[in-house]
Amino acid sequence: MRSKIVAGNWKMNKNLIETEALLAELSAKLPDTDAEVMVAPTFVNLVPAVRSLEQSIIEVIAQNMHFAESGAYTGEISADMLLNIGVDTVIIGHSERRAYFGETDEILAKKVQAALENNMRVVFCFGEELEDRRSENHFEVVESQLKNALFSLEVSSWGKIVLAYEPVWAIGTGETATPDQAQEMHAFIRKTITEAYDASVANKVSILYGGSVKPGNAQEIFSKPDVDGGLIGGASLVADDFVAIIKAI
Ligand SMILES: O=C[C@H](O)COP(=O)(O)O
Repeated sequence: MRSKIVAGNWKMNKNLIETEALLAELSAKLPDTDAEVMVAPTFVNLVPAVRSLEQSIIEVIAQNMHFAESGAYTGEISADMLLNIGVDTVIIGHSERRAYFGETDEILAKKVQAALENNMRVVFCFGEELEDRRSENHFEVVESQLKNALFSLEVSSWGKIVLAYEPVWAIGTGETATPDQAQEMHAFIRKTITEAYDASVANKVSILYGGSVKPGNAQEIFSKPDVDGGLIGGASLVADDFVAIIKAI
């Protein structure tokens, strides 16, 4: 059975005081759940977040990391630095990293490799832009993103991979893929992995949907058979909304 996962990506939001307040509210309101719950605060707030969630089921994860072990990479963070503070899951390939920081499939493949070499878990994000969908190229785009970054991995590495399909046109726009569009793409992703590997790899990997998931639409999206949870942006910044989304899974 695949893990159900609800992950909150806080992006560049919440200073230290706000981070502590949101974590305290989340901890107090967290419902009983079989799902894995993750939050990704900004780098400078990872240590206090890990400390404040020591007794909690909520896992603190990172939004990004560099592929090098160490060295002259001003402003960057390595896998070892994350592991050393108790963070062993990292988001890689978010569309904002691709769009604003020039992260190509080649760079992302190196980041995934570095995370796996350090025995970290990866939440790998990918998804098409609006023009890809308009020109009905979305399946090809998604297939090539997966192939370029992940399909040279050993079968054994897939146990450390979580996928997050995020159509770029649905991120922060209030426009979501319909539950049927999400299901259609998630089923396509599983079929693509089956063809590249086999059904047992494809059926074990959790595939999250991301893009304007809110309390009002979460349940219907999560009810789809190939949707194993969500990567939540804006709604994860409001405790009541994030809690409602966790309850929806
Ligand atoms: O990482 C999260 C996604 O970018 C979704 O963001 P959003 O829920 O604000 O659309």
